[in-house]
Amino acid sequence: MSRKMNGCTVTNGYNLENGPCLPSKNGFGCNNDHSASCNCYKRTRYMDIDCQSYTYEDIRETSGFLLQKTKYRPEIGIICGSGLGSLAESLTEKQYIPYKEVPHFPVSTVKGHVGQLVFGMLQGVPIMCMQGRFHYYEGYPICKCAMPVRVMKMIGVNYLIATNAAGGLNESYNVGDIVVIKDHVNFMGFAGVNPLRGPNDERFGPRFPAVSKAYNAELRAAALKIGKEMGIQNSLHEGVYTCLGGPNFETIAELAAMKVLGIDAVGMSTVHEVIVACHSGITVFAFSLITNKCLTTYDDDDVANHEEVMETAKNKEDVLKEFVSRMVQHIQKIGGK
Ligand SMILES: O=P(O)(O)O[C@@H]1C[C@H](O)[C@@H](CO)O1
Ligand SMILES: Nc1nc2[nH]cnc2c(=O)[nH]1
Repeated sequence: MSRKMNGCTVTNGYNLENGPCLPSKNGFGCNNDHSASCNCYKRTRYMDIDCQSYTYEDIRETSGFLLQKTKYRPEIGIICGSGLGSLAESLTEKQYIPYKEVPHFPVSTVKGHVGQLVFGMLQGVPIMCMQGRFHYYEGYPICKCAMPVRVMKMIGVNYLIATNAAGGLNESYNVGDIVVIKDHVNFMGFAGVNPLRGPNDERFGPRFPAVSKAYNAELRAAALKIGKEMGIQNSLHEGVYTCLGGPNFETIAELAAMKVLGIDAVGMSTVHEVIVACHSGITVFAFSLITNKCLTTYDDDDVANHEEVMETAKNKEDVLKEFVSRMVQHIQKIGGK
Protein backbone atom coordinates (compact mmCIF):
# COMPACT_ATOMS: atom_id res chain seq x y z
CA MET A 1 0.00 0.00 0.00
CA SER A 2 1.46 3.39 -0.98
CA ARG A 3 0.94 6.72 0.73
CA LYS A 4 2.66 10.09 1.02
CA MET A 5 4.87 10.72 4.05
CA ASN A 6 7.26 13.63 4.53
CA GLY A 7 7.27 14.25 0.83
CA CYS A 8 8.15 10.64 -0.06
CA THR A 9 5.99 7.94 -1.54
CA VAL A 10 6.05 5.24 1.06
CA THR A 11 5.16 1.65 0.21
CA ASN A 12 4.57 -0.66 3.16
CA GLY A 13 6.52 1.71 5.39
CA TYR A 14 9.48 2.13 3.05
CA ASN A 15 10.36 4.54 0.33
CA LEU A 16 11.61 1.90 -2.05
CA GLU A 17 13.89 4.29 -3.90
CA ASN A 18 15.49 5.99 -0.94
CA GLY A 19 14.96 3.67 2.02
CA PRO A 20 12.53 4.30 4.85
CA CYS A 21 11.28 7.83 4.92
CA LEU A 22 10.88 8.89 8.52
CA PRO A 23 10.16 12.30 9.98
CA SER A 24 13.30 14.37 10.41
CA LYS A 25 14.48 14.48 13.98
CA ASN A 26 14.36 18.05 15.22
CA GLY A 27 15.53 19.12 11.78
CA PHE A 28 19.13 18.09 12.45
CA GLY A 29 20.82 18.23 9.10
CA CYS A 30 17.59 17.57 7.21
CA ASN A 31 16.79 19.70 4.19
CA ASN A 32 13.38 18.05 3.91
CA ASP A 33 13.72 16.76 0.38
CA HIS A 34 14.77 13.30 1.63
CA SER A 35 17.04 12.89 -1.33
CA ALA A 36 20.39 11.07 -1.20
CA SER A 37 22.12 14.35 -0.27
CA CYS A 38 19.87 14.87 2.73
CA ASN A 39 21.29 13.90 6.11
CA CYS A 40 17.85 12.76 7.14
CA TYR A 41 17.95 10.30 4.25
CA LYS A 42 21.44 9.17 5.11
CA ARG A 43 20.47 8.55 8.70
CA THR A 44 17.17 6.85 8.07
CA ARG A 45 18.00 5.00 4.90
CA TYR A 46 19.60 2.09 6.68
CA MET A 47 17.46 2.10 9.80
CA ASP A 48 15.98 -1.35 10.34
CA ILE A 49 17.52 -2.50 7.08
CA ASP A 50 21.29 -2.25 7.33
CA CYS A 51 21.49 -1.27 10.96
CA GLN A 52 23.57 1.79 10.22
CA SER A 53 21.39 4.59 11.39
CA TYR A 54 24.19 6.75 12.79
CA THR A 55 27.12 8.08 10.84
CA TYR A 56 30.39 9.09 12.46
CA GLU A 57 29.32 12.69 11.96
CA ASP A 58 26.05 12.06 13.82
CA ILE A 59 27.91 10.68 16.81
CA ARG A 60 30.30 13.62 16.64
CA GLU A 61 27.35 15.98 16.67
CA THR A 62 25.89 14.27 19.74
CA SER A 63 29.17 14.15 21.66
CA GLY A 64 30.01 17.72 20.63
CA PHE A 65 26.65 18.85 22.00
CA LEU A 66 27.30 17.11 25.32
CA LEU A 67 30.88 18.36 25.63
CA GLN A 68 29.57 21.85 25.14
CA LYS A 69 26.83 21.36 27.74
CA THR A 70 28.99 19.90 30.49
CA LYS A 71 32.28 20.79 32.10
CA TYR A 72 32.88 17.11 32.92
CA ARG A 73 35.36 15.01 30.91
CA PRO A 74 34.60 11.50 32.20
CA GLU A 75 36.70 8.43 31.45
CA ILE A 76 34.18 6.16 33.14
CA GLY A 77 30.65 5.55 31.88
CA ILE A 78 27.91 3.76 33.79
CA ILE A 79 24.70 2.29 32.34
CA CYS A 80 21.96 1.78 34.90
CA GLY A 81 19.76 -1.27 34.46
CA SER A 82 16.06 -1.63 35.24
CA GLY A 83 15.33 -0.20 38.67
CA LEU A 84 19.03 0.62 39.12
CA GLY A 85 18.76 4.29 38.22
CA SER A 86 19.51 5.19 41.81
CA LEU A 87 23.17 4.35 41.12
CA ALA A 88 23.33 7.76 39.49
CA GLU A 89 22.14 9.37 42.69
CA SER A 90 25.48 8.51 44.34
CA LEU A 91 27.11 11.12 42.12
CA THR A 92 27.79 14.53 43.60
CA GLU A 93 27.67 17.89 41.79
CA LYS A 94 25.22 16.31 39.39
CA GLN A 95 24.21 17.70 36.03
CA TYR A 96 21.16 16.16 34.35
CA ILE A 97 20.66 16.18 30.59
CA PRO A 98 17.37 14.58 29.46
CA TYR A 99 17.70 12.31 26.43
CA LYS A 100 15.03 14.24 24.60
CA GLU A 101 17.32 17.30 24.54
CA VAL A 102 20.27 15.41 23.04
CA PRO A 103 20.58 15.36 19.24
CA HIS A 104 20.12 11.87 17.75
CA PHE A 105 19.49 10.22 21.14
CA PRO A 106 16.61 7.76 21.47
CA VAL A 107 14.24 8.23 24.41
CA SER A 108 13.50 5.75 27.20
CA THR A 109 10.09 4.12 27.19
CA VAL A 110 10.42 1.55 30.00
CA LYS A 111 9.29 1.91 33.60
CA GLY A 112 12.40 2.15 35.77
CA HIS A 113 14.46 3.91 33.08
CA VAL A 114 14.32 7.65 33.74
CA GLY A 115 15.73 8.73 30.39
CA GLN A 116 18.52 11.15 31.18
CA LEU A 117 22.27 11.47 31.29
CA VAL A 118 23.75 12.29 34.65
CA PHE A 119 27.22 13.81 34.80
CA GLY A 120 28.91 14.21 38.15
CA MET A 121 31.59 13.04 40.54
CA LEU A 122 31.94 9.69 42.31
CA GLN A 123 34.88 9.12 44.64
CA GLY A 124 36.41 12.26 43.20
CA VAL A 125 36.17 10.81 39.68
CA PRO A 126 34.12 12.38 36.85
CA ILE A 127 31.40 10.02 35.63
CA MET A 128 28.91 9.93 32.79
CA CYS A 129 25.89 7.89 33.75
CA MET A 130 22.94 6.72 31.66
CA GLN A 131 19.86 6.69 33.83
CA GLY A 132 17.90 4.55 31.43
CA ARG A 133 18.99 2.38 28.53
CA PHE A 134 17.45 1.24 25.25
CA HIS A 135 16.14 -2.22 24.53
CA TYR A 136 15.36 -3.98 21.26
CA TYR A 137 11.83 -4.74 22.45
CA GLU A 138 11.08 -1.01 22.66
CA GLY A 139 11.18 -1.03 18.88
CA TYR A 140 14.65 0.43 18.36
CA PRO A 141 17.06 -1.28 15.98
CA ILE A 142 19.85 -2.88 17.99
CA CYS A 143 22.49 -0.42 16.71
CA LYS A 144 20.37 2.40 18.05
CA CYS A 145 20.14 0.69 21.45
CA ALA A 146 23.95 0.66 21.58
CA MET A 147 24.53 4.10 20.08
CA PRO A 148 25.16 5.87 23.44
CA VAL A 149 28.26 3.72 23.92
CA ARG A 150 29.79 5.27 20.80
CA VAL A 151 28.89 8.68 22.15
CA MET A 152 30.60 7.78 25.43
CA LYS A 153 33.74 6.76 23.56
CA MET A 154 33.83 9.99 21.59
CA ILE A 155 33.44 11.95 24.78
CA GLY A 156 36.51 10.23 26.20
CA VAL A 157 35.11 7.27 28.13
CA ASN A 158 37.57 4.35 28.34
CA TYR A 159 35.83 2.22 30.96
CA LEU A 160 32.22 1.08 30.86
CA ILE A 161 30.33 -0.26 33.87
CA ALA A 162 27.18 -1.87 32.46
CA THR A 163 24.54 -3.04 34.92
CA ASN A 164 21.32 -4.93 34.43
CA ALA A 165 18.47 -6.75 36.10
CA ALA A 166 18.36 -10.42 35.18
CA GLY A 167 16.64 -13.66 35.93
CA GLY A 168 18.78 -16.21 37.78
CA LEU A 169 18.94 -19.48 35.87
CA ASN A 170 21.85 -20.95 37.80
CA GLU A 171 20.21 -22.82 40.65
CA SER A 172 22.75 -21.61 43.18
CA TYR A 173 21.71 -17.99 42.63
CA ASN A 174 19.26 -16.23 44.93
CA VAL A 175 17.19 -13.13 44.38
CA GLY A 176 19.35 -10.13 45.28
CA ASP A 177 22.65 -11.78 44.31
CA ILE A 178 25.16 -9.99 42.10
CA VAL A 179 26.64 -11.79 39.10
CA VAL A 180 29.86 -10.42 37.66
CA ILE A 181 29.52 -11.18 33.95
CA LYS A 182 32.46 -13.15 32.62
CA ASP A 183 31.03 -13.91 29.19
CA HIS A 184 27.81 -13.81 27.20
CA VAL A 185 25.89 -15.83 24.65
CA ASN A 186 24.60 -13.49 21.98
CA PHE A 187 21.42 -15.33 21.07
CA MET A 188 20.13 -12.41 19.07
CA GLY A 189 23.43 -12.40 17.22
CA PHE A 190 22.81 -16.04 16.21
CA ALA A 191 19.89 -14.65 14.22
CA GLY A 192 21.97 -11.82 12.78
CA VAL A 193 20.72 -9.10 15.12
CA ASN A 194 24.03 -7.42 15.87
CA PRO A 195 24.80 -3.75 16.58
CA LEU A 196 27.78 -3.90 14.21
CA ARG A 197 25.73 -5.13 11.28
CA GLY A 198 25.90 -2.93 8.21
CA PRO A 199 28.72 -0.95 6.65
CA ASN A 200 31.67 -0.59 9.03
CA ASP A 201 33.25 2.81 9.59
CA GLU A 202 36.82 2.02 10.70
CA ARG A 203 36.86 5.21 12.73
CA PHE A 204 34.52 3.41 15.15
CA GLY A 205 36.49 0.17 15.15
CA PRO A 206 37.48 -2.86 13.05
CA ARG A 207 35.15 -4.81 10.75
CA PHE A 208 35.72 -8.08 12.61
CA PRO A 209 36.40 -7.37 16.28
CA ALA A 210 37.34 -10.13 18.72
CA VAL A 211 34.96 -10.26 21.68
CA SER A 212 36.35 -13.33 23.44
CA LYS A 213 37.90 -11.11 26.13
CA ALA A 214 35.07 -8.60 26.26
CA TYR A 215 34.71 -8.68 30.04
CA ASN A 216 37.99 -7.48 31.48
CA ALA A 217 39.59 -10.18 33.66
CA GLU A 218 41.42 -7.77 35.96
CA LEU A 219 38.21 -5.86 36.74
CA ARG A 220 36.34 -9.12 37.36
CA ALA A 221 38.98 -10.22 39.84
CA ALA A 222 38.87 -6.82 41.50
CA ALA A 223 35.07 -7.06 41.79
CA LEU A 224 35.30 -10.41 43.58
CA LYS A 225 37.89 -8.98 45.95
CA ILE A 226 35.72 -5.94 46.60
CA GLY A 227 32.77 -8.26 47.27
CA LYS A 228 34.85 -10.03 49.92
CA GLU A 229 35.86 -6.76 51.51
CA MET A 230 32.20 -5.77 51.63
CA GLY A 231 31.27 -9.12 53.18
CA ILE A 232 28.93 -10.05 50.33
CA GLN A 233 31.05 -12.86 48.89
CA ASN A 234 28.29 -15.44 49.48
CA SER A 235 25.89 -13.53 47.25
CA LEU A 236 28.44 -12.64 44.59
CA HIS A 237 29.17 -14.88 41.60
CA GLU A 238 30.81 -14.90 38.20
CA GLY A 239 28.59 -16.12 35.40
CA VAL A 240 27.47 -16.17 31.80
CA TYR A 241 24.73 -13.75 30.75
CA THR A 242 22.47 -13.83 27.76
CA CYS A 243 20.23 -11.22 26.22
CA LEU A 244 16.95 -12.20 24.62
CA GLY A 245 14.86 -9.84 22.54
CA GLY A 246 11.99 -9.67 25.03
CA PRO A 247 9.65 -8.18 26.08
CA ASN A 248 8.11 -11.45 27.24
CA PHE A 249 9.90 -13.43 29.90
CA GLU A 250 10.98 -16.96 28.98
CA THR A 251 9.07 -20.18 28.61
CA ILE A 252 10.03 -23.19 30.68
CA ALA A 253 11.35 -24.96 27.58
CA GLU A 254 13.47 -21.96 26.57
CA LEU A 255 15.00 -21.83 30.02
CA ALA A 256 15.70 -25.57 29.95
CA ALA A 257 17.51 -25.12 26.63
CA MET A 258 19.56 -22.20 27.95
CA LYS A 259 20.56 -24.16 31.01
CA VAL A 260 22.09 -26.85 28.85
CA LEU A 261 24.12 -24.14 27.13
CA GLY A 262 25.66 -23.00 30.40
CA ILE A 263 23.81 -19.73 30.80
CA ASP A 264 23.57 -18.42 34.35
CA ALA A 265 21.61 -15.17 34.03
CA VAL A 266 18.97 -14.14 31.51
CA GLY A 267 18.16 -10.58 30.53
CA MET A 268 17.17 -8.26 27.69
CA SER A 269 20.11 -5.88 27.36
CA THR A 270 23.84 -5.29 27.85
CA VAL A 271 25.21 -7.65 25.17
CA HIS A 272 24.82 -5.11 22.34
CA GLU A 273 26.37 -2.37 24.50
CA VAL A 274 29.32 -4.58 25.37
CA ILE A 275 29.89 -5.53 21.72
CA VAL A 276 29.99 -1.87 20.70
CA ALA A 277 32.21 -0.99 23.65
CA CYS A 278 34.60 -3.78 22.69
CA HIS A 279 34.53 -2.65 19.06
CA SER A 280 35.53 0.85 20.08
CA GLY A 281 38.24 -0.23 22.52
CA ILE A 282 36.41 0.51 25.77
CA THR A 283 37.32 -1.71 28.74
CA VAL A 284 34.18 -3.35 30.10
CA PHE A 285 32.99 -4.35 33.53
CA ALA A 286 29.41 -5.62 33.71
CA PHE A 287 27.21 -7.18 36.32
CA SER A 288 23.66 -8.45 36.75
CA LEU A 289 21.48 -8.07 39.77
CA ILE A 290 19.43 -11.26 40.07
CA THR A 291 15.97 -9.79 40.48
CA ASN A 292 14.02 -13.03 40.13
CA LYS A 293 14.65 -16.72 39.91
CA CYS A 294 13.95 -18.23 36.50
CA LEU A 295 11.07 -20.65 36.96
CA THR A 296 12.03 -23.92 35.37
CA THR A 297 9.18 -26.28 36.24
CA TYR A 298 5.60 -26.34 35.00
CA ASP A 299 4.13 -26.76 38.46
CA ASP A 300 5.53 -23.48 39.76
CA ASP A 301 2.64 -21.19 40.73
CA ASP A 302 4.70 -18.03 40.33
CA VAL A 303 5.42 -16.12 37.11
CA ALA A 304 8.14 -13.56 36.30
CA ASN A 305 7.04 -9.92 36.37
CA HIS A 306 8.55 -6.46 36.01
CA GLU A 307 7.24 -5.29 39.42
CA GLU A 308 9.31 -7.94 41.20
CA VAL A 309 12.33 -6.87 39.14
CA MET A 310 11.88 -3.26 40.22
CA GLU A 311 11.25 -4.14 43.84
CA THR A 312 14.37 -6.30 44.14
CA ALA A 313 16.44 -3.56 42.55
CA LYS A 314 15.09 -1.05 45.05
CA ASN A 315 15.90 -3.35 47.98
CA LYS A 316 19.52 -3.75 46.87
CA GLU A 317 20.10 -0.06 46.12
CA ASP A 318 22.53 0.63 48.94
CA VAL A 319 24.75 -2.38 48.46
CA LEU A 320 24.94 -1.77 44.71
CA LYS A 321 25.86 1.87 45.19
CA GLU A 322 28.69 0.81 47.48
CA PHE A 323 29.84 -1.90 45.06
CA VAL A 324 29.90 0.46 42.07
CA SER A 325 31.55 3.19 44.05
CA ARG A 326 34.38 0.84 45.06
CA MET A 327 34.74 -0.35 41.45
CA VAL A 328 35.10 3.27 40.32
CA GLN A 329 37.76 3.81 42.96
CA HIS A 330 39.60 0.73 41.69
CA ILE A 331 39.38 1.81 38.05
CA GLN A 332 40.75 5.19 38.94
CA LYS A 333 43.65 3.52 40.71
CA ILE A 334 44.54 1.40 37.68
CA GLY A 335 44.35 4.15 35.11
CA GLY A 336 40.99 5.87 34.73
CA LYS A 337 40.78 9.51 35.75
O1 LIG B 1 17.61 -2.84 31.33
P1 LIG B 1 17.68 -4.15 32.02
O2 LIG B 1 18.33 -5.20 31.20
O3 LIG B 1 18.31 -4.03 33.38
O4 LIG B 1 16.17 -4.59 32.27
C1 LIG B 1 15.68 -5.91 32.45
C2 LIG B 1 15.21 -6.47 31.14
C3 LIG B 1 13.87 -5.79 30.95
O5 LIG B 1 14.08 -4.52 30.39
C4 LIG B 1 13.34 -5.66 32.33
C5 LIG B 1 12.36 -6.74 32.66
O6 LIG B 1 11.86 -6.59 33.96
O7 LIG B 1 14.48 -5.80 33.21
N1 LIG C 1 14.79 -12.11 29.83
C1 LIG C 1 14.69 -11.81 31.13
N2 LIG C 1 14.99 -10.58 31.53
C2 LIG C 1 14.88 -10.30 32.83
N3 LIG C 1 15.13 -9.17 33.48
C3 LIG C 1 14.88 -9.39 34.79
N4 LIG C 1 14.47 -10.65 34.98
C4 LIG C 1 14.47 -11.24 33.76
C5 LIG C 1 14.16 -12.56 33.32
O1 LIG C 1 13.77 -13.45 34.09
N5 LIG C 1 14.28 -12.78 31.99
